[in-house]
Amino acid sequence: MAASMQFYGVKTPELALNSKRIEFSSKGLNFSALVSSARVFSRNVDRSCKNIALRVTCEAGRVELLERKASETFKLNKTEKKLTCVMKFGGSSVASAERMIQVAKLILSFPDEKPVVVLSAMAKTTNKLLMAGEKAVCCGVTNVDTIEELSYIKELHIRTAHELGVETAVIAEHLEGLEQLLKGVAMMKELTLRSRDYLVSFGECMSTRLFAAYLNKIGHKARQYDAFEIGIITTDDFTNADILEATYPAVSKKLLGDWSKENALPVVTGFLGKGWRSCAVTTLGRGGSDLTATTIGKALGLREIQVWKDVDGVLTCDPNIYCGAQPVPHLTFDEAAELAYFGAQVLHPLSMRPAREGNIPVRVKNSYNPTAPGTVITRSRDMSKAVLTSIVLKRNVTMLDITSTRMLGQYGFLAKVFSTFEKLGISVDVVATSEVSISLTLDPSKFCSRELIQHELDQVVEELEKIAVVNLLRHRSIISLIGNVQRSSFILEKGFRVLRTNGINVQMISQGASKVNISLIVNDDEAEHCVKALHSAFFETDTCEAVSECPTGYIAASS
Ligand SMILES: Nc1ncnc2c1ncn2[C@@H]1O[C@H](COP(=O)(O)OP(=O)(O)O)[C@@H](O)[C@H]1O
Ligand SMILES: N[C@@H](CC(=O)OP(=O)(O)O)C(=O)O
Repeated sequence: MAASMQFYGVKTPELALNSKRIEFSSKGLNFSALVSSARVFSRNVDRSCKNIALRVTCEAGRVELLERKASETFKLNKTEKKLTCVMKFGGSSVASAERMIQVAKLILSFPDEKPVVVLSAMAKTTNKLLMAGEKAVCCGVTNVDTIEELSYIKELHIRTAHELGVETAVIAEHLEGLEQLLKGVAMMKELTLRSRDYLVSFGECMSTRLFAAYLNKIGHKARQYDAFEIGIITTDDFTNADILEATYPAVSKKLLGDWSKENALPVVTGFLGKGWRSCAVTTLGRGGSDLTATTIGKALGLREIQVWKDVDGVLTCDPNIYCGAQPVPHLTFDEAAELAYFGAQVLHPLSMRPAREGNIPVRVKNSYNPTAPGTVITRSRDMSKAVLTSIVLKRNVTMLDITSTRMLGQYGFLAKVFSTFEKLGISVDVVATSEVSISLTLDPSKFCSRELIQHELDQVVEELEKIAVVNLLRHRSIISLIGNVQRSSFILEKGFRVLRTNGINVQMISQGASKVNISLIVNDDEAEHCVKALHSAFFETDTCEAVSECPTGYIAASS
């Protein structure tokens, strides 16, 4: 094992190293840290002493500080506390002044927590901004101030400022800037993806300014941050940007640095970043504030990431499809990632990645019902009794049946098919293959507008038809059964029995390598009914009782 340590503001300390634990002392402080996991990892371990910033880099992996003892010669500042967690509140949680006041109360009801607060735009604002942008393209410069959505946004934010008792000056520049931007769009008669991202950024920029001003007004020191100013660095894929590694040290340096100087609660815009080449504002895809929260959690090595929603956690299915959906108490990162990727709106598809990398638990809670236990997402959980965890529906999916025109036994067919998708930059969701045919579904999130969908599909079909017979099937749904795939035979047996009873024909099936997901493809118009029927079979009868485990691990249904 190799380890290196960098000390800022102190001379090289004494260092003792064994395979599990690093011990060292400096200026009368003794440190002891446990080394675990097997990845290159680097983080600030402690910044609590004024002149010491300590960074531990260890090739063997993660370092957790176990003990810190102050001697008579160096006293720690007892009033200074570390940032402890991220608390992210979505649009529904900060929909009005009243909701912002409730959220402030909620944050302050945890006096031991020093959270980084991440906020989305006030509910409906992002959609209204997008709609205002679309209208501006064709309404003419002189008509911009008549755009209904612009009036709604202005009125909502000014009213919220008044009701919170904060100066409207905190958002005045943004309201003015928003109108100017829409006039620019009207003049140019176009809304590029880049200007669309800039346009929607006004939502988060205003909600965070209002909220931080309110915290300060009630005597709790807070500081507003725009994500694109503090080092959230992304690719330049406007509307769907990806976070780059450089983000982690930059965000950590900025937020921890400021916190140690002024102890003001950081209130950060979710959803936004800064393109590394363009330096323009980018967005992380709809629902991207969850990803902001987990990114900050990882960057700062915080204890927990909380995402506060308007539901009692991750549920057994989308409550809009079936109101009997129940909260799931515990999920693994893999389960949550799969669930989010396959369409559960409750979490951003990529939001689990930083949490998993930093091994930081994510807690999904309800800001309207804070005492509900919510869902805890961690690296592992007890799967001994787990069968099905959640059912997820992804609608309006396009499916392709691709059959080779060559004879059986030809090699390289799969490679040719997938290189076509790579060339066209299209992502594939679910795949089932035989030697001469492939069925797959295309990820609709890659298709940004209606015209592009048709255009891209035409391109795919044209390319693939050079090597295969292609059958394009639209209006399909993916039903993902997330759970313990070790029990796949039981899940499939029960699932197919339900589908057969309901007269539903499954068109494709795939059991992912993730070991937590079985995907079934059905027609769009049958999908909701399928989800309800599966939900009642798996969650409203006692599934665990119906399963008995033989010593060999074989699962049999007793019903
Ligand atoms: N499996 C699920 N569990 C919980 N909520 C779900 C699920 N599938 C879809 N949803 C929807 O996700 C919503 C919460 O996600 P979202 O609106 O993005 O929250 P926020 O804006 O508060 O971050 C819920 O109101 C619910 O309608
Ligand atoms: N405001 C953005 C980002 C976001 O994360 O929102 P929410 O947390 O309300 O899903 C959106 O509507 O997509």
